[in-house]
Amino acid sequence: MQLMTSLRGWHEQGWIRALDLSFAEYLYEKLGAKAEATAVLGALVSHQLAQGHPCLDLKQLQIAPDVTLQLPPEHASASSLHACISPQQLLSELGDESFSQLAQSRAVNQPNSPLVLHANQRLYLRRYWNYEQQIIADLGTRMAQDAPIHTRELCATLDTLFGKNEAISWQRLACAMAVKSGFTVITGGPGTGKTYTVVRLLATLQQHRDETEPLRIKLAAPTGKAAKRMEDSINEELKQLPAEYRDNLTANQAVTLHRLLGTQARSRAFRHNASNPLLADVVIIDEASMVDIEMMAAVTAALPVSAKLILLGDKDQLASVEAGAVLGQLCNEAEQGHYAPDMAQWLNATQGDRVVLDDALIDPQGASQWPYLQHTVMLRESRRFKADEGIGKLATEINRQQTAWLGEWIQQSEAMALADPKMANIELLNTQSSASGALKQLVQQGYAPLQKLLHDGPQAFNDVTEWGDALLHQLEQFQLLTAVRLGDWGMRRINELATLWLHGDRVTSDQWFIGRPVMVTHNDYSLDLRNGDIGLVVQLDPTDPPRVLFRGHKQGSLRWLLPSRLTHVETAFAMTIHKSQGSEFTHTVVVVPEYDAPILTKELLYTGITRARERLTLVAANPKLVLQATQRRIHRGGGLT
Ligand SMILES: Nc1ncnc2c1ncn2[C@@H]1O[C@H](COP(=O)(O)OP(=O)(O)OP(=O)(O)O)[C@@H](O)[C@H]1O
Repeated sequence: MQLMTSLRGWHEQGWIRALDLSFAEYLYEKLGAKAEATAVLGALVSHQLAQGHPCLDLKQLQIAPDVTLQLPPEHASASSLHACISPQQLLSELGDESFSQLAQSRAVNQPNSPLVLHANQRLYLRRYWNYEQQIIADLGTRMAQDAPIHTRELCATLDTLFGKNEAISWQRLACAMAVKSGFTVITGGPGTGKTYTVVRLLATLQQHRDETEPLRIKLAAPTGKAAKRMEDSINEELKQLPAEYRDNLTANQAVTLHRLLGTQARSRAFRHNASNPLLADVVIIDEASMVDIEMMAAVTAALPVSAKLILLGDKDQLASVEAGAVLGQLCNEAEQGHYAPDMAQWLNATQGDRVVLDDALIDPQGASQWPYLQHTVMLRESRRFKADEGIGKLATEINRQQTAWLGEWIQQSEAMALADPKMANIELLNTQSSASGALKQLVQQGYAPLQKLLHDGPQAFNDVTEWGDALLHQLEQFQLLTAVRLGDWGMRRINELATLWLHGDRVTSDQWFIGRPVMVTHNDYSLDLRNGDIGLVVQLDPTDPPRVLFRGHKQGSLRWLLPSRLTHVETAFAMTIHKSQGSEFTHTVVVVPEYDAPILTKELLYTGITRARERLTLVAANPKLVLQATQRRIHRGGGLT
């Protein structure tokens, strides 16, 4: 009982969830005292899910238990450190024999057993093992499809759509690859032309289609906001296509993945599944880095084998909050290409043999060791940010974990901006307190245009819709992002301060005051609101009650909901970087806390910084932490590759 007692101590101190402990109690009850170690390892598998890992890596657990389990948690108090045994102590109590006995347990690798042990190394909850197997099997089938292609004709179409460049065009390569394969990943940073490529890909597919009727295209993204952005940018890009290619491509609506698959009341299962597949020829998923393993398994199950699956996303961004860094795993090493020689030869042929893939990108072992990379193209040139200018430079250096230039910028960001106008769109605000005058001024200036629109009211516009549209547009112009939720530099505190600075002490940050931006924190199917949707509390006229303004699902439509109908929202002057994924803001302010924490990683900083469209302010009490965070990477477990 010693191990179970230790586990209960962890739960009492908030180190693990009630769910994790309950699972251990269940296993302990079923298996008996002799299998106590298995019960405890079961709880750790469950705990790992909450950290975003679909399995527990037993080798890593033995090498570095605290790093692997991310315990003690960020905010563990001194008393909880005293009350609990450390992960290292738990490991000693478990002993080596616990690991060797695991495979013999009734709870492991039996038909329908709750746990699955893979290669004596990765321990899964069966459900997550099944998800992973579903994805591996499905992608394997899709990757084996090889559409018959007339390379010369394809080349001619690509010449029209992408031009006859002498330089290598990764966009063109991505398009060629997706025409050939049943599964393609197009990864790239902000503004590298993922949408540009996908629209030309759709045109190419339509052009080379044997059937006469238009392609059935489904566009989807993990959040409502990302779906809206995808829809807008795809429809905008469609207008740029030569007329003869546009004819058969209808304007498309993008939906959330939940909507694509059809949620059902009180069920995890979707309406579309293997026995009721989606009617589609091509399914394109944007912001795929946010898709977790459960959702990816559901998508692959619901997609007919004949349909193409295309994932778009930035592999370097934070992975989904839920378990499983699917895109990150699939595109790991995409920089290096690893194209098998015959794949490289075919890709070259589609370029009219003008440019050849660099030898460094060709790998004789590519097909066997990097199967997913034979279906992946990384777009490398951003049209939005130059890699040596301002936001682009900062994002690139952090993403590559290079600290030399970063260290210099931290020391003298102002001087660098003065000396070189290309660096003027990034600034560092080094302030010792989150309640400082400098941050207050930044927030008041940033939100002044929104305050003015609210003050002017709908009477200053032609109609209420125009006003509502202007408000929601303005809400995207300035945004505070925090690395953490709690503490002086956390999302909660910054929201309290912003409320005080903008609305005085008449209101508190969780009240329904006019001008309060809110983020929906849970999917609400009855209201058709999704986790991550952003609204603004407004009042149409003094006789009308306050309403929360959201964008509607139809292009240009707005919704004006009564606050009482919204049950899960939080104030969104500041949001966490995690929650900001899939969004962009003209001026983004990234707030880094004054203490180090495992959550501060290069992926977090990169994701926060690349939310900025035109201007970025990095607020840091201790800028050296930015260097430390840059050197820390997220390692997500999983067995997809
Ligand atoms: N090859 C190209 N020639 C001309 N313009 C291009 C090309 N590629 C991209 N663009 C333009 O660059 C801009 C950014 O491209 P796009 O929106 O496709 O990038 P993205 O990777 O989808 O960006 P995001 O990070 O927002 O998802 C767009 O205005 C697009 O029209």
